[in-house]
Amino acid sequence: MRREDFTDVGYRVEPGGVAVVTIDRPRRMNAFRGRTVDELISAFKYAWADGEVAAVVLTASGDRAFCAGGDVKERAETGGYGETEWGTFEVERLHRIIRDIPKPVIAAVNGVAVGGGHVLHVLCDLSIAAEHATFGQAGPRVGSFDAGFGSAYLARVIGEKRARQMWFLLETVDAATAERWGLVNAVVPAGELLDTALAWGRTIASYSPTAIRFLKHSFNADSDHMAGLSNLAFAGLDLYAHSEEGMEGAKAFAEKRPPDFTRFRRS
Ligand SMILES: CC(C)(COP(=O)(O)OP(=O)(O)OC[C@H]1O[C@@H](n2cnc3c(N)ncnc32)[C@H](O)[C@@H]1OP(=O)(O)O)[C@@H](O)C(=O)NCCC(=O)NCCSC(=O)c1cc(O)c2ccccc2c1O
Repeated sequence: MRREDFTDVGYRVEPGGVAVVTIDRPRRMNAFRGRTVDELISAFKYAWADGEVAAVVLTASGDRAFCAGGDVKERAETGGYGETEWGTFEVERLHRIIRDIPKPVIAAVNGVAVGGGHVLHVLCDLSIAAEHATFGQAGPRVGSFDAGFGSAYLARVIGEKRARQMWFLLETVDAATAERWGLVNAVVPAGELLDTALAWGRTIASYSPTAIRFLKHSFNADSDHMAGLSNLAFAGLDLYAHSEEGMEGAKAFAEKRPPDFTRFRRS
């Protein structure tokens, strides 16, 4: 998709070789629909192809949310995430391009990062949080799960116990705790977030791009088997999300009521 046609995502290149990709759906807490994912993938392709770009900052509009994951209202209304360029919802491809682009990606987390939005920052090479940012998973409440990078790589980053705590209790983690857990690299005042991310990007841009490229691939190599796990997980999610149990979670969110999963318990 051409960037002139973007509606959900902003893309610009700042002086010093840093591309800034901005999720721009603040009225939905920057939740993504299919089109948003298509545009994010295209934005990362622009950054990949541009020889002037040495690092990418991923952030979002406003100060409330980085990304609230999949657009649950869209899903509750239509059963899916809306129209896409190829008719497919390409979140897995987005995960892959954040990992595969041979330039470091820095998440500038400007608010809530939850569900699939939390997974996006986890996949970034570096994360900087605003002091008010919060972090969490939501899938088991709204009829979803990310049992690929969203669970396995999260456990790699913060450890098994904490990853299980995030997915099983769905508690919100504040920025100070996130830093203590190693979930983010730094916490800064909200007014300094973007400048800090740009400064980190420019620092990276001052180093050898070939060395940085090899290092990123090297860091990825040991966890790349999780891509296979991710294929399995998203195939399962596709079946589950459309099921009665999966849809109960999405409908409950849209109707502003607690979900009732009791009838789906099994031995
Ligand atoms: C994000 C919140 C914690 C914020 O809570 P807060 O109290 O600050 O604000 P509100 O709840 O009043 O929200 C303001 C406004 O935004 C709307 N909104 C919030 N999140 C979403 C969302 N995800 N989708 C659509 N709209 C959203 C909210 O309804 C309000 O609108 P009003 O009109 O009422 O003003 C809290 O809002 C929250 O917990 N949100 C839901 C988080 C969530 O469940 N996310 C989805 C998880 S599942 C997922 O991300 C996912 C990812 C994938 O990659 C998938 C891939 C393939 C299939 C499925 C996938 C999938 O489901």
